[in-house]
Amino acid sequence: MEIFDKARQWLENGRPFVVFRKPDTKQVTGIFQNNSTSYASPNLDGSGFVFTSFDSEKTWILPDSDSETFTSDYNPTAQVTSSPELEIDEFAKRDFEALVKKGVSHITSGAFEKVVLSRTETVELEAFDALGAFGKLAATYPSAFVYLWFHPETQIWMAATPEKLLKANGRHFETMALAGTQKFQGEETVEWARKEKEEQRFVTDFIWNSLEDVVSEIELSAPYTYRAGNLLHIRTDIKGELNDAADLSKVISVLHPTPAVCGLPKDEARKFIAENEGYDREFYAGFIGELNSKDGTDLYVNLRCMKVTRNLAQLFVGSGITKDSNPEKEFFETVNKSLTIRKALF
Ligand SMILES: C=C(O[C@H]1C=CC=C(C(=O)O)[C@@H]1O)C(=O)O
Repeated sequence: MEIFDKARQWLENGRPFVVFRKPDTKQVTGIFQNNSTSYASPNLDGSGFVFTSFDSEKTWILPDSDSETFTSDYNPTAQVTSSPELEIDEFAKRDFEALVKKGVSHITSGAFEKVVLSRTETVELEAFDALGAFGKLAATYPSAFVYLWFHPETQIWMAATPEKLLKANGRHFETMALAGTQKFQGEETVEWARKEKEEQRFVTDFIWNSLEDVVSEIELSAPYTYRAGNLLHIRTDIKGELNDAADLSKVISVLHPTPAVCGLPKDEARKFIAENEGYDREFYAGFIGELNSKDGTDLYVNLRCMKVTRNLAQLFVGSGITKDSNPEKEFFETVNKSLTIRKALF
């Protein structure tokens, strides 16, 4: 396919590009920057395809004015059939459980109500076929936003993310509150425990409250179970109309990072993450997608993702912590989340 040939060429030449497949569509899009310049859009006021870090310090953009876009029909078939063998890293388990315990004790002492804590897993790669991995993700997760991004400033990132940050066209907007996790075991009608329901309600309430000043209408669905590959989450769909004065970059900055990836209150949780996680999230739990482009804005939260540099893949996974969290259960939740993307490597 022409888009994939072009992507291979851009990878070889070290030029910025992205290839993506939107949820529940049978089309693939490639956006190829026609030079090697690194364009930043710190105020989110450009028009193009953006990639923003968790801390919002970095936004790289493939500007519409300097990029070419191609779209093709796409029906990937290279489904992942086998599950990779998992060896639990006991040191990683111990460290993550200690981090969760610390988070819970801060919640109990009233420092914040929820915090999302994360860790990375590193996989050594013998040979990496980025477009092959993209095809596997796209075939395996039809309802995810699947992308392959390359930029000399960031190297390769890819994901199959279930979470939309914001879609906006004119005044109309859509977003979602997605949180709470259990393993999919063949049945999508499941019971949710109080901990997961509360964890997700924090996200819905936060979105509702933070959009108050910028919307004229807002509508929420009832929370429902949503399948993302081998996992189930609780999801509430939120949509409405932005008010006339709403400024999109402001809407994005009040939403990001939501308590689905950071915590509540936002600043306290963010501070705890920065001081305790012990690594730089970079673009994990940041956002990616089209900004002010001809069909509007369509941004996704960068979850179930990995960064690939030479022969190493770094997988990023997190888990929402509340006062009722069990550290071992939260660790295994991150292990299950890592499988989403790990499967594309084998
Ligand atoms: C932080 C992640 O997932 C978020 C989205 C859905 C469910 C989540 C949870 O149950 O913890 C997280 O809030 C991740 O995948 O790394």
